[in-house]
Amino acid sequence: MLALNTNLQKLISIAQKHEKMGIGLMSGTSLDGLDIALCRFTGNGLQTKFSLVNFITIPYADAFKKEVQQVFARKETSLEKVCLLNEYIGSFHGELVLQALAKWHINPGKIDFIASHGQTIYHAPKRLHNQADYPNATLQIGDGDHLAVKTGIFTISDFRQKHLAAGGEGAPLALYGDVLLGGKPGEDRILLNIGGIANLTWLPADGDYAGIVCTDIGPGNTLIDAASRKYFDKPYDEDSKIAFSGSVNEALLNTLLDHPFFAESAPKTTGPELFGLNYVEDAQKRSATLSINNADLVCTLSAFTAKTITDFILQHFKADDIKIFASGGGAKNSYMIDQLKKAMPKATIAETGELGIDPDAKEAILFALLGNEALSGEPLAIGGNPAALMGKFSFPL
Ligand SMILES: Nc1ncnc2c1ncn2[C@@H]1O[C@H](COP(=O)(O)OP(=O)(O)OP(=O)(O)O)[C@@H](O)[C@H]1O
Ligand SMILES: CC(=O)N[C@H]1[C@@H]2OC[C@@H](O2)[C@@H](O)[C@@H]1O[C@H](C)C(=O)O
Repeated sequence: MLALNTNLQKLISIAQKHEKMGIGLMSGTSLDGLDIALCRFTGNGLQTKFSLVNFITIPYADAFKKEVQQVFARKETSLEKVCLLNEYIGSFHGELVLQALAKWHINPGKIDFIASHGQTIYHAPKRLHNQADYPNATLQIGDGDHLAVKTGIFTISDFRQKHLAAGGEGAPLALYGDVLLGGKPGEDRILLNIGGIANLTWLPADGDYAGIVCTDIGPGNTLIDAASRKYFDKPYDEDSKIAFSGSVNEALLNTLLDHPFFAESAPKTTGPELFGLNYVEDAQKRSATLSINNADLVCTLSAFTAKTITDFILQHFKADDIKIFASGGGAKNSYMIDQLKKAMPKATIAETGELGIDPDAKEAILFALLGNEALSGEPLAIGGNPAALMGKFSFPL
């Protein structure tokens, strides 16, 4: 019998280590920057113990954002640009990992693996593309081989494809980490992430995996960010200053809420492909509100986003004394959090920090955890979600 080659030998020795140092990378739909979470793991599955050793978000320069925006969530774009960005982002993310490690005075040789989400550029579940002969689809770019070669660190990437292949929509993958890190027997909990798109995981008190729900809800910050960019030349509505300066236009709000996605049963996924400025302009036309002022528009979009979240929670779970743990940049949007508190006065709304999960780092931690599972876990069956180990392996050489 031939011996295993060096890559496979090394991979097996990493998989068998009791304690692993893994870096999770998340570049979300908000395109604000690369989240880098260095985690220490012991065990796997329900025995997983993790600690966050270091975390940084390295903001993207405007020039880079503009490049990605040329292809992001666009039905038609330059295929050449997609091809170039796939390589560029892999290599660029590798450089950012090296920068973070240098800042933390950590030798790359001490890291066992990188788990990289990549950059979503198009998300097309069947419910969106509506083409009977095509399956659910999603595309993340930033090739893992570039990360592995640039950093010398074994890399796991492209997690969403296995989820699709096993029957899912490719998202939300938060489910697996939320269940392993966020559940508490005897307590109904919602882990709510308000990123570009808002999603949640419902963890019932009885701990029954069949009752767990993890789904996208609708827009998170994406519409507020887009309107802030277009009408105020600001990347987002910092501390909700614009929303607080405007008022809600009820006609527009009701028209925005009038979309079949909100009535579809969970789990379901969406993205800026549907919830973009075109969606808003169309609703403005339908409600004859094209001439409302810009602050009222941002305020109405913030109210819309908050209402889709509260409507979903109130319709699906008993929200009386429920505990909600929020994460993502939208948890800092005080206008939206105020709306959530008003609509669900008996619920407790805290941040995932109370669970020992830094709310800004949460998604990057979840990908590090998926990497840990890919190495030493077993597929986890939760409700009707695909039981699959996700991620593709890339070796430095
Ligand atoms: N102080 C603040 N006030 C209001 N909004 C904020 C604040 N800080 C961050 N945000 C919002 O959070 C966004 C970034 O959120 P986050 O990093 O969670 O998104 P993401 O990871 O790209 O999203 P996704 O989970 O959809 O992939 C910003 O674009 C902004 O809308
Ligand atoms: C296709 C894609 O990138 N989806 C993201 C996006 O951002 C939030 C929401 O939409 C979620 O479904 C998902 O990310 C998180 C990390 C997830 O998979 O759980």
